[in-house]
Amino acid sequence: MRDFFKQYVPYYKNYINRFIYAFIGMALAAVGTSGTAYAVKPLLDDIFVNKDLEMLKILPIAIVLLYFGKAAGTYIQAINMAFIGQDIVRLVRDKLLGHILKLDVDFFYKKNNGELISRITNDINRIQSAVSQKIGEFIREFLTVIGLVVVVIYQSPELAFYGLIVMPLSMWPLSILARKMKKLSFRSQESISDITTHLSEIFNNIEIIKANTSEKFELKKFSDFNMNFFKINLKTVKTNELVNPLMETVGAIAFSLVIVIGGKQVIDGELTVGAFFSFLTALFLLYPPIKRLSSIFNFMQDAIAANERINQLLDLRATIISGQNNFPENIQKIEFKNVTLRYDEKVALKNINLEAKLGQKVALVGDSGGGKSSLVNLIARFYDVSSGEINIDSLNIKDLDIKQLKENIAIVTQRVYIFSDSIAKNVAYGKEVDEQRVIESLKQAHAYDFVSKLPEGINTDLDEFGTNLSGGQRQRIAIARALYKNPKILILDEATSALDNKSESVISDIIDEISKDKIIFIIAHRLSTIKTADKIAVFKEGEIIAQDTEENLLLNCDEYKRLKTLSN
Ligand SMILES: Nc1ncnc2c1ncn2[C@@H]1O[C@H](COP(=O)(O)OP(=O)(O)OP(=O)(O)O)[C@@H](O)[C@H]1O
Repeated sequence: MRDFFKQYVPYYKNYINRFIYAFIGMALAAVGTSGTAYAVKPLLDDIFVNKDLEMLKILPIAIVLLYFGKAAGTYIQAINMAFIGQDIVRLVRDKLLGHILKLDVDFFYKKNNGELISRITNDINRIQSAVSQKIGEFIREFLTVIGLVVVVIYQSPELAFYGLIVMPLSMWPLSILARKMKKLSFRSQESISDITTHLSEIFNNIEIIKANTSEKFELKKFSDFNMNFFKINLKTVKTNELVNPLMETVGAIAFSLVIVIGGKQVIDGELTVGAFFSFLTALFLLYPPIKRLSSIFNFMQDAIAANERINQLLDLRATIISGQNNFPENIQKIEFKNVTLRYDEKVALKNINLEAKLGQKVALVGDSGGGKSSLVNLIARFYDVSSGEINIDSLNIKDLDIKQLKENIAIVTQRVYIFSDSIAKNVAYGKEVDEQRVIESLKQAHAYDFVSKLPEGINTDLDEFGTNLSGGQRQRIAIARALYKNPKILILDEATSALDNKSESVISDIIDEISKDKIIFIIAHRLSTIKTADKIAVFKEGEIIAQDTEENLLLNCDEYKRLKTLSN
């Protein structure tokens, strides 16, 4: 628990004023509660026993004031602590996403979206009340306990000894329960993340589910996760609910001891009835705050478990680090030298040597799984080479500023990424919208014809999956986005696969046109797309087995001839 608060102390420093208000509120609430217990003594001794009329006037007013103080204090504490908690959670959420976004692409391939969403939403929500309400409540209850203990000791130190001695004894079973709660919390959080993961899988794959009528199958899988979550939650309730009976039993033992000893003292005239009842009231009032303290303790276990899961993410570091050198202004070539790439154990690229010069179009062809996408992913530093090097002019890409590198590369893949925003913002993605340039890029991508017919033209909103567009239209938007960026290096990874022959050939012409001041890599299965490539590299099982013009390959490379026959 100490580590938990240590982590959040730096945040607390920004809220000193709010803490002061909250603390005043807590103190007011604690004084209110203890004062009420103390008031039992004048009620019994002065009003009932001594028949003091003056006290009869003062005491009701004092009690109203005490209760008002308690109510106002609780309110002040609650709103100030809630502010602190909500604000810290907002900052942690920003920090977590900021951190996650910096991690390697590989991390996102391996992690499931649902799990990440669960961390950023569910897990962070779980720490919210711990860093706000719960510490507020903890301090308030703690102060209340101290106030009441003072009253108890003041009224009768001897009785207090018997009344309070039992308390530490109850701590041992409570700490066992707390440990169990922490384990259960961890399991519960993993279980909710399974649920989110599965839900995201269902909604992302809804078409395939519908096409296979596998709704029942998916529901069954979901129900299993859901049942598991239910069982864990039930165990949590069972553990948590043990706290009350345990505390009540301990309380009853303390109560009996007090009756035996206190009763004797009253009978012997050593203690007034008022003092005894005031003592007893304070002892009774002690019970709820102690109970709340222990349930806060259990609640904290949940928050700590969530925090550990968040920290696991915050501890991850990106392995792809930016270099210091500026991206060359007039780039002349990219060179792969003896490049090998391994994904864990799997060798995806072996000993690749390839050069692409400014103004060239280099096509990568070969069977599926040959390593074509892996090669272009290396240029964008989605991955780093396992051995060998990639140089842009004479600079190793690892030494280049990664932001500048990415600003100079545009990638269009078969999978099109559309953001829920207007067409213009999708095309100018991440940059200022220059309407003229957007229209120009859309025209080049052969997309302006259909966009201009939409009711709001380039300002038409697209949804996240671009469902209001056809597959080919989406792909054209993606091509327009790459052209808008006007990159030095353009990568087209099956970028025209969803287009009809006519559009594809128009776009191929445009690519030919813009290729003068760029280096272009084209991956295509339809070999008609790459007829005009300056160089075609033929991939087989992670190696480049030939690289030449189409004309020469058709003469000398059997593998290319085979691919060409397949593609016709
Ligand atoms: N992120 C990854 N993690 C692990 N293995 C991968 C990863 N990406 C690709 N691979 C593996 O590396 C090999 C090369 O894959 P790659 O996607 O580069 O081939 P490709 O030639 O582009 O195939 P396709 O034409 O089907 O797109 C394949 O065996 C693939 O399973």
